Amino acid sequence: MGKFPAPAKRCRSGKAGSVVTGKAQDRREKTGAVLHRTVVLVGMMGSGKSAIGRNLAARLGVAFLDSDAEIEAAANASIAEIFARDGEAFFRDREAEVIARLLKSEPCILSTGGGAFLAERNRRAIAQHGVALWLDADLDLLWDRVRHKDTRPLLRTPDPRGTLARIFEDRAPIYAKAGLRTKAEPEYSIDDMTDRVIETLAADPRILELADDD
Ligand SMILES: Nc1ncnc2c1ncn2[C@@H]1O[C@H](COP(=O)(O)OP(=O)(O)O)[C@@H](O)[C@H]1O
Ligand SMILES: O=C(O)C1=C[C@@H](OP(=O)(O)O)[C@@H](O)[C@H](O)C1
Ligand SMILES: [Mg+2]
Repeated sequence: MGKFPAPAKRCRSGKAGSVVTGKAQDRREKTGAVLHRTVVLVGMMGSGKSAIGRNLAARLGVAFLDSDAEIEAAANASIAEIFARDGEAFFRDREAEVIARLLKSEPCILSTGGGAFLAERNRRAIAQHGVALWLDADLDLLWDRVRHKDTRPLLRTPDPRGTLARIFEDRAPIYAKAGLRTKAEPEYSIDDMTDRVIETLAADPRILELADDD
């Protein structure tokens, strides 16, 4: 299947008369897309926030930021080390600081850690400066993606699948507060899922405009 941005049939109407200048104009010329709001990817561990976020940013020609990566770089330690050494509450405070800071950038793709959207302070900041998009994957798919990695401290329990299931159940109603949602399917490649996300974003030209193919 063809890759966004580019296809003429996917262009949005409603952008007539919108003025695009400077960097945004350069970006439209290079990628055929103009992102107007920072897109904050939220969802469970393994839903693909980091992998899809990186690919999405490259496709749209905007910066990719990942709050976990920023925290790790600032602390010069892995997420697991930070949890073990300083505790989860410390991590959550750093996470809120980093998200508030990154939201001040020009429109970009910001992938968060799976717990970030639970905090009211983060949801408020995200709504103010960007738009939240929930990568909605079901439990079997999540488990399939996280089971081989031991980088997620919350899953270091005697029954990690059961833990993931409980976390999923608790959090799903909160992720559902995100303004946008894209459903993940096991048969999607990273590019396929990125296409779905771009479709979701381009449904609102105030978020993403795709250029006409002429
Ligand atoms: N279609 C897909 N969408 C998202 N991730 C995928 C897909 N197919 C395979 N993966 C892999 O699943 C994992 C998802 O993990 P990650 O991106 O770290 O998620 P998160 O940041 O939400 O925890 C990555 O290793 C990614 O390469
Ligand atoms: O769900 C969570 O609470 C967490 C998810 C992780 O990020 P990913 O969702 O990118 O794996 C990371 O922030 C930390 O291990 C806590
Ligand atoms: Mg991640």
